[in-house]
Amino acid sequence: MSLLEVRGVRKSFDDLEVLRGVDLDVPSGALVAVLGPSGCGKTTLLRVIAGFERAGAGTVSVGGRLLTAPPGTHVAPEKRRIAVVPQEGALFPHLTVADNVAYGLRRRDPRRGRRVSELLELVGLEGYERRMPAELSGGQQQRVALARALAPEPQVVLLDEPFSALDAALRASVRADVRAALRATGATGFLVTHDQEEALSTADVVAVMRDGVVVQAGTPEQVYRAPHDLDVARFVGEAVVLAATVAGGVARTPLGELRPAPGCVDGSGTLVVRPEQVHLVACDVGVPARVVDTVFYGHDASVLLEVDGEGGAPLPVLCRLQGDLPVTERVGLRVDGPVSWFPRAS
Ligand SMILES: Nc1ncnc2c1ncn2[C@@H]1O[C@H](COP(=O)(O)OP(=O)(O)OP(=O)(O)O)[C@@H](O)[C@H]1O
Repeated sequence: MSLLEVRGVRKSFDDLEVLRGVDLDVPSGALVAVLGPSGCGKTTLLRVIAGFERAGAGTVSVGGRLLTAPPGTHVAPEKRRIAVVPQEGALFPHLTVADNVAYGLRRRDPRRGRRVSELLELVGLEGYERRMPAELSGGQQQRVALARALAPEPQVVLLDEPFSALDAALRASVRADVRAALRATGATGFLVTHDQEEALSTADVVAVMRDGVVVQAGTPEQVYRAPHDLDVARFVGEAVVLAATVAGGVARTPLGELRPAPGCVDGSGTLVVRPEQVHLVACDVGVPARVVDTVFYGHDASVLLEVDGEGGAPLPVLCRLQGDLPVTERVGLRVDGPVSWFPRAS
């Protein structure tokens, strides 16, 4: 069942309509990543849910409790049972870690000390009670910010690009710990990001926003493998995009015969192939291709190929490779599995 429900939310700043009817359902205990390009309205949506901004229309409710329903209903942010973790922790610099975490707890609560220790343990910082924020790394500060957010047992935790200031290796580990901490407490998470890899790897639900609306919400697999439209396909991962005509469920393309998912509509339109669907095979059995560049990442590698496209124009194709990098310039390629298909609207 949905815990967080957003229905038809609109928000304008003067003449600029930033949210144009946002609908979103987040199941209880799930983590949703709201993914979209800069300026599409992600942070504004977060601020409306937090109660920092008043919506012009629509509703926000949590656990069936109506929080926003203009013109009459606007529950104050501190009464929403919603916590916010901002981009950079925004810890109180003059308070110890323990006092930062305890900030949202009642002063006279006899369990205060124990609760702070529990929360610090949850975010992997047991024993850090007496440290000052300035003595912590960026990743540790974000963990403390999360512990502080979780302290008053919110129903929903809103995270606004909380990992953006961290370096890549740290980001992955803090991300995993944040996800584990949210799961352990049962809080429902709402993560704003413009990083598709972060959204796909961290969230239970990915909501792709564009121009003030959610264009698709689904599991990471659904959004990646069955994107709602070409822009979503391009936004959530690398793609080879081909103009094509499908007849009898098959398209003849410069990458060979490609098949969209069964039941697709024949006609002309656009096909999307993901790099991991492209496999290198012997020259004489695959589509002839030329290796243009290779990039080694350790666990795998990217190979940029070129095949002859329409009218002989070079068509770049990216593929992932485990094992040895090709040393030859000429290879063959084969595309496996159903490709995404967007017929042109007639
Ligand atoms: N308080 C405000 N007053 C006027 N315009 C605003 C205000 N807040 C946001 N905007 C505008 O609303 C639009 C959406 O901003 P928002 O911060 O929600 O986007 P975003 O998707 O979070 O972008 P980013 O990824 O860059 O943070 C932008 O054009 C921004 O300039």
